[in-house]
Amino acid sequence: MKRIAIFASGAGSNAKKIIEYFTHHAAIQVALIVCNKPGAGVLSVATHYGIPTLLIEKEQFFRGNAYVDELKAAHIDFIILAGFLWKIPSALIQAYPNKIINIHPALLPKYGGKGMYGQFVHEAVLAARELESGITVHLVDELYDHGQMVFQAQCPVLPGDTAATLAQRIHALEHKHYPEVIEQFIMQH
Ligand SMILES: Nc1nc2c(c(=O)[nH]1)N[C@@H](CN(C=O)c1ccc(C(=O)N[C@@H](CCC(=O)O)C(=O)O)cc1)CN2
Ligand SMILES: NCC(=O)N[C@@H]1O[C@H](COP(=O)([O-])[O-])[C@@H](O)[C@H]1O
Repeated sequence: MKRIAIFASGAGSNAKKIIEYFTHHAAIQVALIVCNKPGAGVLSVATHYGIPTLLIEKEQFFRGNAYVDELKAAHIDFIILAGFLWKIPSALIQAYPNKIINIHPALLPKYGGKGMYGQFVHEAVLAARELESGITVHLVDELYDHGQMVFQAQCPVLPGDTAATLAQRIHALEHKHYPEVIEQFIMQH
């Protein structure tokens, strides 16, 4: 059984879909939810589904062991980022080589990097008058949104779209594809 930890900072709609997808899965289980924001919605999602949680803090994450010991003690095999807003430090990347993936709410390499998260991404896409947007799943390396791409899916940007309406369309793409992309990625690694 492959054990995954989901790292999230926000509402946890992707975490919810991933948990539901792997409930009763024969080979993969969501074993831990890691969060850096006390009170984040993803913590309630974890409680609802009976998934253990780990609330992390800056000092240990960036200047300590990056919680590698705790993740290894939980026998975590893969790390899935789903709206996690801190940069993954080298110590964690080295402990989980090619085992950490992230979903970004745009078509990388455009609209990525520091400051590019949540609504900021959709606002930049709209400001650039793009006719399409989408999602990118990629391996996590030491830089933001720079790792090898694993999957992309597109959606239209419609006349009159706001950041909120575009976000809704992007979320629908994420919820549809991310669980299946995670499954394929894990089964191939
Ligand atoms: N080493 C890596 N860590 C992370 C990556 C990555 O590709 N490599 N992806 C991000 C997720 N992400 C985009 O997909 C992303 C998240 C957050 C930021 C950002 O600018 N964060 C702010 C802090 C925000 C906060 O603390 O509330 C910042 O760094 O100043 C950019 C991109 C997850 N980690
Ligand atoms: N650059 C990182 C980033 O912007 N990630 C985005 O945060 C949202 C989390 O939503 P959720 O908490 O409802 O899953 C998702 O749209 C995800 O793509």
